[in-house]
Amino acid sequence: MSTQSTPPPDLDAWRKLTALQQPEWADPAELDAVTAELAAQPPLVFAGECDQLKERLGAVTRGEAFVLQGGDCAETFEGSSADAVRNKIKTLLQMAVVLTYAGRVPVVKIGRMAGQFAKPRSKPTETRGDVTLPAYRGDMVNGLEFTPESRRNDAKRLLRAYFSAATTLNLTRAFTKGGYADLRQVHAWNQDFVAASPAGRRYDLLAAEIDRAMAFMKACGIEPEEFSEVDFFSSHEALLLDYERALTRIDARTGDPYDVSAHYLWIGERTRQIDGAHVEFLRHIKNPIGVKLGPTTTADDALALIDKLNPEGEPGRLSFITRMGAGKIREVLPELVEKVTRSGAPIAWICDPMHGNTFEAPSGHKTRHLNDVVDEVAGFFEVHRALGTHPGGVHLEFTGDDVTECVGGAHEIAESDLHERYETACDPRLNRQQSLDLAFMVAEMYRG
Ligand SMILES: O=C[C@H](O)[C@H](O)COP(=O)(O)O
Ligand SMILES: C=C(OP(=O)(O)O)C(=O)O
Ligand SMILES: [Mn+2]
Repeated sequence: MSTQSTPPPDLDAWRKLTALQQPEWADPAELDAVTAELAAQPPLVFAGECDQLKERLGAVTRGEAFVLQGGDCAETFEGSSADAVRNKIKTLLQMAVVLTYAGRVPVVKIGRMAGQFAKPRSKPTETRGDVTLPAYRGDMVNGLEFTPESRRNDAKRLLRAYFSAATTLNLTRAFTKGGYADLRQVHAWNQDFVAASPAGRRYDLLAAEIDRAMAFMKACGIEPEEFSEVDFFSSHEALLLDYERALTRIDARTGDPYDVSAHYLWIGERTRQIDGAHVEFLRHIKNPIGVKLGPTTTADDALALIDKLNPEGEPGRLSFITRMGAGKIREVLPELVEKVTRSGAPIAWICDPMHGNTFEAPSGHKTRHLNDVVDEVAGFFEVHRALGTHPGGVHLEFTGDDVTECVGGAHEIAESDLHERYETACDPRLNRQQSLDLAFMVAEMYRG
């Protein structure tokens, strides 16, 4: 009998292909030293956890669960404080409770957190007055401050990103496993918020119902473990391939490569070229992955991505995160979903209602209107309902803080209010009130 072994995947084949959106490092030799150091660091996540997430996403492809994925557009080192991380987790947990209880669906919770430090940009430079400097590409590359020193693309930042991701992950593990995420705390998460906001008050009523349901179950002798902690997964855009490659390890159990920088990685709209380096690299890792699909995506593009990224049709391996814009989703999405569904490929369809709806306010702030965000999600549900397919989740840019970056919502943030607390390092995020409002609306759409 002949023993045929498949050759190991070439994890460096991407180096021969075009990789868009990679920074030009000020000191390329430093990049080699830094990636060697990264390659010797412990994993941030474990292969078994990635498999667990893949299983949950498999349930999403079968219509049995819903993804809530979100966090900052661009995490910053400075913004990774315990308070900021806790506020984000708290907001995500509250949104998940709303979706689970009001939407009656198990929610897969994925943070855009603990590694979301690299940004693709529309332009390589930024000009203010008569000064032009390299564009900010995320804290993993350079600093937001508009000075030549800060905008220098510094490879040492890759190491700092790794350690910052480690501390954020440590906090998320503590918050989600150490009692804070216990469902019996549903009220406590809301205490600082309830008086200040309509969404907070609405949430409090729902929390009271949950309390009653749990008291009833307890009286019946049912107190499942699932009430006391939650599974929370990390994700970011796999943009800087030198970083992702350095954090890829061979899993001792299976001999397969996993990118241990996060549980879930996605390829951005700007780097999803079928013959490009990003698709080539991500096709070899075993993590669950996603691809952002913008309004110019054809059904053939989507099918080609499936062929490359999930040729064996493994459920949960591949999600498509569509970001069409509220004005286009009803026109563009149906053909994609229809043809992909006809191919038989298991796909988790996730709606990013943020990136197709950005505009510039007269003050120069990049913003989004909550109504457009809601409208794109509504269009996403309409399309899937009409085709009999499963609207599998949402992908959001939000923060747990009370910022003024997106307009609209119960507090009617106006374009003229944007300057008050505009703190994002890149794209405008929903604040806590807007996020919770949106969660209630999504829950209604899900049940509707
Ligand atoms: O987050 C997504 C992109 O990185 C971001 O929208 C790019 O923004 P820009 O168009 O200002 O470069
Ligand atoms: C860069 C992003 O989005 P997209 O690739 O969809 O433009 C992002 O998610 O921040
Ligand atoms: Mn963004």
